[in-house]
Amino acid sequence: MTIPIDKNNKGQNVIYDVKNLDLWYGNDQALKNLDFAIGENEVTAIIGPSGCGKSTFIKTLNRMIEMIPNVRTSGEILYRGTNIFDKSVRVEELRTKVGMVFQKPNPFPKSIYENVVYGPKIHGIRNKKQLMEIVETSLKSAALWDEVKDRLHDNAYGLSGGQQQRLCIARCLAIQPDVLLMDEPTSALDPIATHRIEELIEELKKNYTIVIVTHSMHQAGRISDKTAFFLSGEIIEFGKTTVIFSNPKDQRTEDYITGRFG
Ligand SMILES: Nc1ncnc2c1ncn2[C@@H]1O[C@H](COP(=O)(O)OP(=O)(O)OP(=O)(O)O)[C@@H](O)[C@H]1O
Repeated sequence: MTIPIDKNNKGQNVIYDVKNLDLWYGNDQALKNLDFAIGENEVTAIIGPSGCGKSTFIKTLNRMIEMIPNVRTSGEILYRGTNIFDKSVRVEELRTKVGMVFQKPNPFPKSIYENVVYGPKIHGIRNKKQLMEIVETSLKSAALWDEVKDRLHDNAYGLSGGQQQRLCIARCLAIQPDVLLMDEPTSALDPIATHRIEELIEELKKNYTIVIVTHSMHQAGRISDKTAFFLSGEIIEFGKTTVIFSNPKDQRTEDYITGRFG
């Protein structure tokens, strides 16, 4: 069967070129022969029913998946032309370039300021003026600055869930990533906080490449340029979101996006 995939992601610079990617947890195969490309400054949505491999896939993009024992991969993921599984690739460097935001906001139990400067400090930045500039720029980029500028030294746990999630985004931005991976970033948030994050994603894609896992078809339709539909560890269909949602080529895609299963 030919999978309807716009493999070359025409017209875009390719950030990730995923080639024949397989992944196993022990003996169980969770990703099967994934083959597609992710374009620069695009939002790529990963959709599909529970257990189809969405989280596994995005955690593979910055090799966070390797924190789980007995994970094995084959195939390649070229990130800006370099296979991330190459021995020469330093995983810390990869994770600096490819930040991640999780389902549940996970700020550190520290002040708002300390959350943002955490990464830059690890990277050796000590100058107070420079750190304050990073805090301001990152919080502005995460659309949080106006709400917190007068209480930067308050504990992050005092923020609302939506604000905590934007703080986690600011924490990622503080180390100047290239790609943002988001694993259901709004699933723990109310509709207003969700709307703010969606607006923010729209803004962030001007400067970053974003890969987002979402269970919400509406969200994928609203914010993504490309959509990949996963089923049982395979990509069933990948392409422009407008096309996938209006004219899917595979019956299984149509059944999923119209809510017949999943
Ligand atoms: N740590 C793990 N050890 C073993 N198997 C795992 C592990 N994590 C996930 N799996 C299995 O891999 C498959 C894909 O899981 P994954 O969490 O990537 O799916 P998902 O599409 O993100 O699901 P959900 O939408 O429910 O979050 C499932 O069969 C799951 O049981």
